[in-house]
Amino acid sequence: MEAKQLQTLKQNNALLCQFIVKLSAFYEGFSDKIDTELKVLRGHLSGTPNFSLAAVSIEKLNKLLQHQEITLRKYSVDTVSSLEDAMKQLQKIVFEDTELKGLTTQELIKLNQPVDDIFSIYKLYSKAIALHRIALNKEMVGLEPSETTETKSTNNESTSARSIKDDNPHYRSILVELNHLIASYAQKKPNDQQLNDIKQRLDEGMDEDQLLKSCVVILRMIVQDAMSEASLTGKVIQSLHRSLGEVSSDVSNTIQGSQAQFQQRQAGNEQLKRDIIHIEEAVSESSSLEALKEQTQFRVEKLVTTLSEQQSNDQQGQEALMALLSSMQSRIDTLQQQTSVYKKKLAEQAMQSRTDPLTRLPNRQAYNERLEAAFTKFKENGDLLAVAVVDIDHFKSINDRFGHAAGDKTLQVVSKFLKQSLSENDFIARWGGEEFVMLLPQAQMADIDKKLNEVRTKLAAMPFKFKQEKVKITASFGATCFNDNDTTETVFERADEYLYRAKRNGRNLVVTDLSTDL
Ligand SMILES: Nc1nc2c(ncn2[C@@H]2O[C@H](COP(=O)(O)OP(=O)(O)OP(=O)(O)O)[C@@H](O)[C@H]2O)c(=O)[nH]1
Repeated sequence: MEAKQLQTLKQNNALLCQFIVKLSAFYEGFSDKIDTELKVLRGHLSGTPNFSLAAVSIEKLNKLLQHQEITLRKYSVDTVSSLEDAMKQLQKIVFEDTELKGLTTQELIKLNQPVDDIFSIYKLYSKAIALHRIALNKEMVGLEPSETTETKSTNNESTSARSIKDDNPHYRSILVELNHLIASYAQKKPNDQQLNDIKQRLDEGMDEDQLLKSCVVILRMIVQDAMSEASLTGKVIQSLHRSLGEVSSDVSNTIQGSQAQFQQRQAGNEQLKRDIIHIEEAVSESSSLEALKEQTQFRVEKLVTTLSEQQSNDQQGQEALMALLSSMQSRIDTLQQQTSVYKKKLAEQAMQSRTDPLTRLPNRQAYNERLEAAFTKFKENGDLLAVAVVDIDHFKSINDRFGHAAGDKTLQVVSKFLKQSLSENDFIARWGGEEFVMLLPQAQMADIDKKLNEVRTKLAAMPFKFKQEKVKITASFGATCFNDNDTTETVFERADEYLYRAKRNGRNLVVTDLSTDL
């Protein structure tokens, strides 16, 4: 070998050794065993290389790297699969955020493709973390208090109250009940400071202790109210009793006065009769004209006296009667005023007991009464009658994302919209929660189907905005007509079954007797 060739070979050897040393330094950190062996190899190749020892070390490294590759492949598969799970979960959480949902879908597609190397896993990892961070920030923004055009939701629930709320279903149902009670009392007592304080704190988010204290306050209020209601009823009844007693004594005085007057009049009449008989006797018995004149003059004077006494008695009696009648009239007027105030109060109470306090729609009791009346008509005359049930889709997520106050506001807006969408003969009530029930008389199912679909589309297009975020609210509908064999229960069950078909088939749907494909 020529010296020049030898020189080139040495240079290439040195270059290769340097490269192997650098490469081994780069891969340092994969595993302790490989690190140690790499160090040994670097030792053999640095300075004056010892190729025989380096060959032994390379052989050992080959085995170690083979094993490492298997571990690494398994690690990659596990990592990709856990990233996939995380992405799927994120997708569920952000299902209403089109932008984020799109990004998570793209990421899922990438995760399903074969992974080239370990560095592409890092990329997938960092993308997944970035998406989670965006979702978390949005959630945090959602927790900050802010005003919206649709609602003035002041929900700045504390994280602790929120987590209790999320974890504990009892907390949720107590919260809903408390909200209902407060809504009904707020109508009665709009300026009650204690009530307004609780309402505000409810909107802001309460922990369990505060919630229980608030329940106690509201219960006390209910008891006080019921007691004062009972005492008012007692007072009204006492006063009615008193007035009736007075009227009754007036009436018996009038009767007694009339009887006395009647007796007096009878006595006066008897006297008059006697006076006339005396005049007749005087006429037949008088011997002279002079005696007759004297006798008749005396009797006529007596007659005049009796008549004028009777006249004055009559007048006195009549005046007494008038006085009694006018006192009775005023007592009856007072009585009428008292009963009409009480009647109004009873009517208000009856109305309230049939009205849902939050939405001001008729409640379930009112629906049942209306249904009974409509069902009787249907049985008697065979009038067309249909029942529809409506349920807001994914309503829980409104509460979860924007707070209970936003959920309440949604219920109020949707209720108002549904009521306005129906004709005068139709009837809508809040069945409970986010569910409504409609009675639709005198309409064919084809028309009902069309009408409900119009309502559904209009609702989906309504602009809801919570905390600067546009939210689409949709509802699912189930509607059915009464058949000859139906009872009120079987019709409701069928409508409810249609509603659940609408839910199962993707929500924002109307399912009726005509929906044979669903
Ligand atoms: N804000 C508020 N929430 C209520 C009221 N009544 C019931 N809710 C809540 O409504 C939610 C109903 O949730 P789900 O029955 O799971 O139904 P959803 O989320 O609408 O889902 P789908 O019906 O399956 O589309 C629950 O979280 C209740 O707490 C209320 O008066 N006000």
